[in-house]
Amino acid sequence: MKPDQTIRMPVIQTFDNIKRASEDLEAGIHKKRIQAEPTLPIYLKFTDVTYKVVIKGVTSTVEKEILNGIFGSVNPGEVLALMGPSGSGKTTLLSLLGGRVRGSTPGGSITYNDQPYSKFLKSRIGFVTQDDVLFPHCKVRETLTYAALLRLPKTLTKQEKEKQAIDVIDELGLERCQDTMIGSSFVRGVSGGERKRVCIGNEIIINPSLLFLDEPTSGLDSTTALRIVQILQDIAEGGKTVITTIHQPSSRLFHKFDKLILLGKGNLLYFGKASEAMVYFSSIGCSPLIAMNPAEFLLDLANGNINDVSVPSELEDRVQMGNSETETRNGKPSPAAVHEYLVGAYETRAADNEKKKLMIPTPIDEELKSKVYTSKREWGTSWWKQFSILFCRGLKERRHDYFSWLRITQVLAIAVILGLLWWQSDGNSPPNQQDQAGLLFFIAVFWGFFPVFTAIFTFPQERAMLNKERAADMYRLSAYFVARTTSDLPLDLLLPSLFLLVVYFMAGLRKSAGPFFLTMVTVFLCIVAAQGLFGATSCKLKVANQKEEAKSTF
Ligand SMILES: Nc1ncnc2c1ncn2[C@@H]1O[C@H](COP(=O)(O)OP(=O)(O)OP(=O)(O)O)[C@@H](O)[C@H]1O
Repeated sequence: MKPDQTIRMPVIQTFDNIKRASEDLEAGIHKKRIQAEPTLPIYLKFTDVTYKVVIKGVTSTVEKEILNGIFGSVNPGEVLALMGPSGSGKTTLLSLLGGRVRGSTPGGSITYNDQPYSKFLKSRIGFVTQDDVLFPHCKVRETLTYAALLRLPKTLTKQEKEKQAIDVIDELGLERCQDTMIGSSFVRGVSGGERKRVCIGNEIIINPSLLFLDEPTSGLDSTTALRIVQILQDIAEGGKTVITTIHQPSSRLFHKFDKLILLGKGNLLYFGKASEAMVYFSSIGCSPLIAMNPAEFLLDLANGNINDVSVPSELEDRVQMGNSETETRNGKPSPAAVHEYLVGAYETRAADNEKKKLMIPTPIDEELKSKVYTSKREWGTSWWKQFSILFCRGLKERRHDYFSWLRITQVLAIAVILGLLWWQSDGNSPPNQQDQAGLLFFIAVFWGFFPVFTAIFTFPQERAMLNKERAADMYRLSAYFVARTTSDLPLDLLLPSLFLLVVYFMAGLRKSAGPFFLTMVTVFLCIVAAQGLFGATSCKLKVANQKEEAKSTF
């Protein structure tokens, strides 16, 4: 799709016309046509983006500048790569562009079809985070099916949504591992590359207009990385706008990007076509002296390392002037001097030209612009369906934790100890009745706190998932709260029942059946209350996050 092509009509999603073809000979795998169906085109532009955070110390408060005057644009059909050394601000910029920044308010302007960010965009944006946030015990197919059921529009039937999940599995080449668990550091599951593809699948399943990816190739071998970038290119070819951060791409990978932003310490060192980056740097006097991967060369420059790179005469002059701050021990310009030179060179030689291009209005009609600006949220499915899907998913995921041998042994061991301490206690005489009352009190207190502690420890694991899914408007918070609270109950009640059964027979509580059953009811109520408390806490934290998010989103 050409950037200057005028688009007249918004295209409606149909989700049934994905075409598969061509072979990816390069990566040696069968490649299909990814997400070829039409979508709402989104032109993303950003100018003078600045971002600062306030770091509160014990004695003082410091303001740290993370991004300074970043600009750029990316059109449907293009892949924009954000490159730079570690800590240069790639993730921050990506999060700002994807409307996912919390905390301080960013400066500058970010527009989508010339309109500011709106809630409507949440359902049109796919965001693949750096960390793979997935449920470890869910299988690949289950993970994608749940995403399809929750995120795809109401107009599709359940079967169509499930088919869409299977299509995505085919498209991403995940057929072989579709019945494998995702896994975690404790549970063996799919490989790192497969997990990354599941994360991408989770996002492309909605056929997003804008796809953001934070280091999708980190930790992968070059063939798998190439395959992932090839997938991104295919997605972009379907009319989507793709923005990805990337650490150290191979030269083959580098040439697959349409546009490039090179960052250094939060400043812009280059924005433009990736294929023209080397020409630009040679025009400012920086060229590799030996054959080098362009990405490696650019990262070296952004780090201020100019070994095996020609030194621009302007920089050399500064060194010869004998300024110790700009010179290293071997007589070469210091990294700080190189950085300063690169920032200045881009500002004076290229920035104005690029900024002028950004001022040109996006060539799309008003209908498309206004569509982006609607503040109406679009839920994929009704409240009840959200609840039932989340209920089933919760039940499936957490049964592994609940029925771990460690937990069963823990509960049974405590039951046996109690049974031995109160072994066949006779509840006929008043002192013994007091004894049994003590036991019943202990049981109620134990089961009042046990689920609370469980909830406290499981919450941090779920929080990342809740944040990720709510950021994409996958479901309502109330549906999550009710499903989370109720899906734990059947599991929560099984272990206490086992526990109580053991204590009942060992401690000879048959004679005090009345108080015993009263205790059971109390135990179950305690568990319900603990679950409710957990849900309320999670919702409170989530709402607090959302308030922060609302403050910082512009
Ligand atoms: N909320 C924050 N508070 C303090 N410092 C922050 C905050 N957010 C980002 N930073 C700092 O801003 C800088 C840029 O961070 P960012 O994560 O964007 O870098 P990056 O280029 O994505 O790095 P990497 O490639 O290692 O992921 C880092 O020095 C980071 O420590």
